Amino acid sequence: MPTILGQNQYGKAENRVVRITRDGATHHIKDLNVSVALSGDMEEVHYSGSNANVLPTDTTKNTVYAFAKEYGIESAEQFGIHLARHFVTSQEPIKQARIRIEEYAWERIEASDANSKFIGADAVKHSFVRKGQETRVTQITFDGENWEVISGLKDLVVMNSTNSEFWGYVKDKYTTLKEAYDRILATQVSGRWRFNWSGDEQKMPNWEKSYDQVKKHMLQAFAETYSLSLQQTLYQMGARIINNRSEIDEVRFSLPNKHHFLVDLEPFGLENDNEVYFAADRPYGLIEATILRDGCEPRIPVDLTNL
Ligand SMILES: O=c1[nH]c(=O)c2[nH]c(=O)[nH]c2[nH]1
Repeated sequence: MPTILGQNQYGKAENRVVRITRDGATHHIKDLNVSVALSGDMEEVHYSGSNANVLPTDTTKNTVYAFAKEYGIESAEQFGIHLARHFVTSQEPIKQARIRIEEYAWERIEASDANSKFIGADAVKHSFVRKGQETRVTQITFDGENWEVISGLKDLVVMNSTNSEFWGYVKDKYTTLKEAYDRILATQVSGRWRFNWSGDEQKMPNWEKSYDQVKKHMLQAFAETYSLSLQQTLYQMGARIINNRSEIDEVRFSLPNKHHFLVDLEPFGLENDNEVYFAADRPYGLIEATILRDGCEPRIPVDLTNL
């Protein structure tokens, strides 16, 4: 045969599942976008079209919805673990499952004071506004033996309006950038962190608490680092997570430097004492790095857009 099949995977992508849990009149929402990718003994379907080993992608979609009912959605990670385990252990030809999940957060709408005793009090129990901040993501991979859980977030925009400098860099004949001793530092955080969980049910991290704590440490490090470069801030954000969260061995960040340029107001006879900026959207510096617990191997892909 002049050709052979290389890496292949299949499944239903972007299953949008919303699960309401009713605690009396008080409702809880989990809103996920779940993508299933299966791989294994799939040579024949590609070579000859025999579907004997193929669990339909339609079935993988149905499984997502059925599991939302049967198991509920405690956390995106827990849900992904159920699904990955199911596909690999229930179908002999399927050797690996990769479940990717995006989670959209909702928060309760507060009741008005006037109405809180009547309709308003009810609204608090079942009315929500979608949170506009970041999107939470996770990826679970299981091959029948080994688990890999990588969680993270994207599109979390943060800014320090001072305590950022950038100077002392290399200058060649093309360098025009002026050294900055008090600049804005802003970025849209895309981050991933890899858990060292090995599949032991007894040692399962508390996924929800872990996420909240990682985000807290990351933001605190961003705010509290007196920055001489975005690279330095990035490293501090990762190191803060590794040093405070024993369940995590590796962190990777992709941080666009959202440049804010001081506007020249001299033509108008005005001084600009670090007050008026032009927020440029492109091009942007793109600073990316992995921070590892000493002795651990890097496994998060370098390009986070592929995760
Ligand atoms: O924090 C920064 N890191 C850089 O590498 C860089 N390069 C640049 O032009 N501005 C900045 N800022």
